[in-house]
Amino acid sequence: MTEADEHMDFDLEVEPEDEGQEALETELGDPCLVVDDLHVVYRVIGGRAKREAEKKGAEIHEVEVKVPFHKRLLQAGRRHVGAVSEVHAVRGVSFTVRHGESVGIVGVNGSGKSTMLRAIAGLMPPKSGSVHVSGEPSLLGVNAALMPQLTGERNIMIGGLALGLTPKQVDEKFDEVVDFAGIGDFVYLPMKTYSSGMGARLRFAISSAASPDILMIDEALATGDAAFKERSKSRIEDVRSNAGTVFLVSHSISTIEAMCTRVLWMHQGQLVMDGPVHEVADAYKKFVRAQRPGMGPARRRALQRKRAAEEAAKKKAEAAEQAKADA
Ligand SMILES: Nc1ncnc2c1ncn2[C@@H]1O[C@H](COP(=O)(O)OP(=O)(O)OP(=O)(O)O)[C@@H](O)[C@H]1O
Repeated sequence: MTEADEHMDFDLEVEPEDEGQEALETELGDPCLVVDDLHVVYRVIGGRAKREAEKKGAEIHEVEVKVPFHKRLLQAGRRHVGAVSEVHAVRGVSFTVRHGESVGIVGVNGSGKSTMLRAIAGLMPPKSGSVHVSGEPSLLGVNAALMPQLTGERNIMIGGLALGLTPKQVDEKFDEVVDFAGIGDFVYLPMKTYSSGMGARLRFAISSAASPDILMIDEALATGDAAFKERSKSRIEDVRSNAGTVFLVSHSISTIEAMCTRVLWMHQGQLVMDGPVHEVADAYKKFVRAQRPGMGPARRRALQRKRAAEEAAKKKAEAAEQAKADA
């Protein structure tokens, strides 16, 4: 497997449960989100972080940090921690989204998809430009409020409160959240004992329970089985039919095609295409195929083996999870 393949970690296969599925067209309302010339920059310290970002194709600048005289005096004799660099993760992105839209975001690894969602959710300050939102965006992960050392039960309460529900409303939704996440009695154990799939499913269940105005889902649907995906799809349709908006980042293009009406394609922090789902998905598929021109039978088999091993590991983890839940 080449490094290029690792950076092109997305799936052009049609997942069986996505076959023939299309997102419902709903009547669109007024704009609920305006992203205007958004730039987001990370500061990284030290050579290793810089190399990691470079490997992902990020645009990086060395930064000259002026340390005030009193700090230099205080720091005298301390270990040098390395140069500061800036990773320009989102570069001048602008778009408008209306109530009721379901927007997919595609792009190769490191193209800035997650960073943009974090900026829309208010978790990353923009370097310049602006994000105007009407309503409360809920990034899957309940705005990162969940705490691994606490039980799922406590986290449902904390996450629900973070999303603006009252304690009574959280209590009323408790069973529904647990059922949706499919975690059974695990809800009474600390979240750090959960598999990553269980954690992601619980976060999705909590963040969508509050019927948010803007629901943002970053790769969570990849962690569930077909039944979970089906439940998620109908939850997404519920949010949209209440005039909410959904953002979905996924490496599975068939999931995007099944659940979204519009797609934003990001590359190296910029928006390269924004349009109806099939138009952008087709262009993106062509781009992906063109990036892998030399994929002969041996590399294709290696990729298939990798997928099969991942699938087997996922099934094994699910079976173990089920066995624990049944015990
Ligand atoms: N915490 C961070 N500190 C420094 N650089 C970061 C950080 N998070 C992301 N980056 C860099 O910002 C750029 C955009 O990353 P981001 O995770 O937003 O891309 P992505 O499209 O979501 O990638 P993926 O598909 O792999 O999740 C990348 O170059 C990445 O290395």
